[in-house]
Amino acid sequence: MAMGEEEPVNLNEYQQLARQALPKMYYDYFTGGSEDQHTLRENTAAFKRITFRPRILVDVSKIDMSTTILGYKTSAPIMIAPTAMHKLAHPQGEVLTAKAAGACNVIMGLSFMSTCTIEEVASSCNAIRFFQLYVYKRREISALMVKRAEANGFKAILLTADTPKLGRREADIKNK
Ligand SMILES: Cc1cc2nc3c(=O)[nH]c(=O)nc-3n(C[C@H](O)[C@H](O)[C@H](O)COP(=O)(O)O)c2cc1C
Repeated sequence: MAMGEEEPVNLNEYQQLARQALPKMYYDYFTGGSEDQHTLRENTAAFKRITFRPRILVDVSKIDMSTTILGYKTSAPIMIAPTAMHKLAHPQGEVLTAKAAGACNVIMGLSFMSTCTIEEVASSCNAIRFFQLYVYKRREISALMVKRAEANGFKAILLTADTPKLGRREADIKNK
């Protein structure tokens, strides 16, 4: 961020900064969905339909949002979803994402399509780490990756089951 610019205060403003900072091709990859992007819009709409009911006149001097996911402690019921190619956004890639997860005490989901290795991420952060895996026709590839993740202290496998075919991402097609 350039000197004199204001700190972003919400996700929309971070997205604006990303649009300014990234080459169009990478920005489109991170923000775009497939086909008519119906599901992408519905994801945002789904969050808008959730309304929090405020509890008033209760003791809020200590607020604890921590919980566990698969038995592992997290400071909030939020985790880093596995997403590919972080080095397109920052030279340190997933290593930096994992450090941020560690700093916030939330769980880091590492994509199979990571631009950092399992070993690099493991050796640079103390976040609880889960590893994302696709279903491979060659099961020995899956077995190898699971063993590698386990040997590097990853605690669970996030199995992605919805990718027998990749989405038709029209922005990526246009950007070649
Ligand atoms: C840019 C981008 C890259 C992604 N890469 C992966 C991936 O490599 N592996 C995977 O299993 N899911 C991947 N996903 C899917 C996310 O993990 C997640 O399931 C999806 O964003 C829906 O969750 P949300 O509604 O919380 O965003 C990716 C999503 C985005 C937006």
